[in-house]
Amino acid sequence: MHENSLIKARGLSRAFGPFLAVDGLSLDVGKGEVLGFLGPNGAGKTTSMKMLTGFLPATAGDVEICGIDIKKNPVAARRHLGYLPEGAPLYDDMTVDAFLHFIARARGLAGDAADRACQRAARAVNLLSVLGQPIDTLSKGYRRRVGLAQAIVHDPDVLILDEPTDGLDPNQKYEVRRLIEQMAPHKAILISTHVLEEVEALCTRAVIIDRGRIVADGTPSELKSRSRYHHALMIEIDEKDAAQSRAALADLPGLSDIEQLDGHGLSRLTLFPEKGGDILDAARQRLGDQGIMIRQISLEAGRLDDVFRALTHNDLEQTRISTTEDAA
Ligand SMILES: Nc1ncnc2c1ncn2[C@@H]1O[C@H](COP(=O)(O)OP(=O)(O)OP(=O)(O)O)[C@@H](O)[C@H]1O
Repeated sequence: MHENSLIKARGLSRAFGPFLAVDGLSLDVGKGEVLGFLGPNGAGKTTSMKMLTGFLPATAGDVEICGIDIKKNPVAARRHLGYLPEGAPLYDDMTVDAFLHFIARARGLAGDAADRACQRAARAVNLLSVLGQPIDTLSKGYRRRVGLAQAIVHDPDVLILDEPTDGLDPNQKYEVRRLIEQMAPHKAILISTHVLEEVEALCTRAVIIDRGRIVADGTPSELKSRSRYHHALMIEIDEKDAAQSRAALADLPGLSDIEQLDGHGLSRLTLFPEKGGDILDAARQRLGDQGIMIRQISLEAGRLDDVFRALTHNDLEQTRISTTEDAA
């Protein structure tokens, strides 16, 4: 994969004064890959993306876009690159069409080629109906789409999108995800997001970053298999049967723990097997013997949010740690 990587970063770091916001980040993204960049607020995602696109100089490390060093040859590298920055700065008093033409010109396109490129980009993100409208009269969702259109106007090989669906309504989110899916086979795409369902739906790989460092890198299924819910057995029964069910399952061979969640007259029991254990048939048999009606039964693939929480720190946690330290 490394020979074909269109985005290549090695040992990328960025300090702000004494604070190390990104600490030795290395990654490769190949053609056809959509890499999800995940991490809590302040983990270093935006800072990393700014360094990958050459908008922020790295304190240390190297970036190559399509094999071109972004530090040594920024103009040539950026020709292959489309970037949607966080809260995309746009020229508010321009119309959408004028803005896209302005970007096209900056990308070296002129005449018919520029017209065609602007039309294609505007069509791809459903902007054709507002082409003549000044950008400052557009809703947040439309402005985000203008940001996306400017990123793809020159049909780049590499797309780096900072929270592309942020601020969009569910329909617009769906449209943007579809657009990314359509472009994916021909490009290397890196997106940052806080929406974990988006990662499962869209990304071929995900990297979790915490405090400037990569703490996980794998396909969504690989990451989910690191969750404690991987291979857990979920059984849904009527709430009135919960106590009897738990008693029947309590000494099931191979069972290490049970969680219970009640609501709307139903109880959801999650049974955690001992490592590598298979308790599905035995659990079903025990409940059957007791005449308990099973509403639903399934094996879990694992939960991305659970892995995310286990691997990252959050502000609340930091507050708690410092309070404990203060008290000590
Ligand atoms: N110009 C700057 N000067 C000082 N500190 C900065 C600067 N830019 C970013 N930081 C700090 O670097 C850290 C990483 O910020 P960054 O914006 O990359 O995080 P992020 O993962 O994108 O967060 P979010 O999910 O909130 O967008 C934060 O602690 C932030 O305050």
